[in-house]
Amino acid sequence: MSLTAATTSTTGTAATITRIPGPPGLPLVGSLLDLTRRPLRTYLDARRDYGDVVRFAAGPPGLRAEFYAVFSPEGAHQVLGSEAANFRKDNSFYDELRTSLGNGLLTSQDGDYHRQRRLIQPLFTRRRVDGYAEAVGQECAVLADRWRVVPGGVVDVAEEMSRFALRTVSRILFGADVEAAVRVVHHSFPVLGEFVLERGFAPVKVPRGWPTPANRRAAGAQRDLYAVCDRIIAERAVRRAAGVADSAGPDDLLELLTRARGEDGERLDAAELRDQVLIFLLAGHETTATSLAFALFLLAKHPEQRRRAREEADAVLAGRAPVAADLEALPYLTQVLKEAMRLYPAASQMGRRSVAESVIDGYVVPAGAQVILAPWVTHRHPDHWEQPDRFDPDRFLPEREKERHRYAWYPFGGGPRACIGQHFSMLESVLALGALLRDFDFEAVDRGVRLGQGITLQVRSPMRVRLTPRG
Ligand code: HEM
Repeated sequence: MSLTAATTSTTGTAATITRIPGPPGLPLVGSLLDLTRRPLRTYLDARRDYGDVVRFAAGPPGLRAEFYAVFSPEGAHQVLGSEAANFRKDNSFYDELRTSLGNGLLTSQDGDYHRQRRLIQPLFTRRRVDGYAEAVGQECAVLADRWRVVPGGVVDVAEEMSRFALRTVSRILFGADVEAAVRVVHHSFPVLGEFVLERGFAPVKVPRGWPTPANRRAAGAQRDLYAVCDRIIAERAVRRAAGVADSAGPDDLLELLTRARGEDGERLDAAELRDQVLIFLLAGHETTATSLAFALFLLAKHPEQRRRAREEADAVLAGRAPVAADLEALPYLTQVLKEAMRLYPAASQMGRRSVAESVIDGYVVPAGAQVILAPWVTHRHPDHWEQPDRFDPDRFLPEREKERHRYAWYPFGGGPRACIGQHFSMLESVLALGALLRDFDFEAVDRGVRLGQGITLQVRSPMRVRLTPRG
């Protein structure tokens, strides 16, 4: 249903709508506050009220920035997949992200991007990723040892999973122990995330060099993160100079990047190396942590699904550390994780800018448009999901998955810029979920959580569960 009269015209054979409907917003700022303070609620309401393509205007009259949100699976397919070349990472969010986190694999484009992807891809082949399972198992054991002695047995799963995922990815990609940096990383990424989101929607941006409180906070967070990355790189250089072998192997990410040569035969300089480390610290830990935390929390709240998950974990992982081959033997846990990612996709929104005019779901989206995709909304789209708010891992039974549009569920994005860490993340999360369910009983202490939006989905209130060691 559309609340705004749409203007219809005919180009070629298909009828297209040139005036895209959307909320009027407030007289002075349009939809700016809704988009920055409660984007997910705003998108959900917009789809319900205006349909699958919605136009938002943000900012004061005369200075309004326009955004086009696309909610249908077919629209997501077009933007990320079939017409990916027309939708570039030139939008205001990626521009801001690039300024905050540098030109790494997530943010780069064109020649830089292709060189980086060729260089880094070998670390993410199936075989290579399967080799990371041992480190995942060891990190699970470290976590379980810590949990067994937690006073009162209550832990915050969002914090715990964040630490676990950060330790795991740093160990695998950088051969580094980041325990000392956990606090810095957890504080700094959310600060930068909010800053990027605010500026991404802002119709007029205060120059970053001006000493406003927001600029100063963001600059401080960036400095702290740079220091973490520089330390990781420096420690490796010291170990290399001393001839000490690394636990992550001789060709982990840091090693590949250090040896890499550009087209001109030059090495990556210190800043380029740091950009990649920073991007992988962000992309490789926050997202996996969120998915895993929600999977555990949902199971803690749903006894029947927990029982099924635990039976599977007990049958497959009894008395031993998980290995990569276990992934196939844990189909129910995989379903649980997919359902957690449906309800709480860590990349709950992503953006692009169109190069040329295109027609999406019958709407004409102009050239140069800022396009927003929101898995948060598509994953709850009532045309594609029955009772979308219900936690039901059986939605991901293979026969039911086959019937669904490929982009009805796309937590890892899609097309040529789909997530490089997808298989690693699934392996890590499913094995960790299995090992933790085998070792502990979980019961939710908090009933709900408050969510926020930064670069990724943020948990802004305690997410506690009570643990009881088993066996
Ligand atoms: C549940 C876990 C994860 C989720 C939900 C997730 C989500 C995503 C999404 C949606 C994109 C595409 C962004 C866009 O198109 O604008 C992406 C790209 C990317 N992800 Fe992930 N990710 C996860 C785990 C990981 C891990 C574990 C790593 C690395 C170890 C990683 C590294 C990256 C990188 C480097 C890119 C850019 C790839 C490219 O453009 O070639 N991600 N991720």
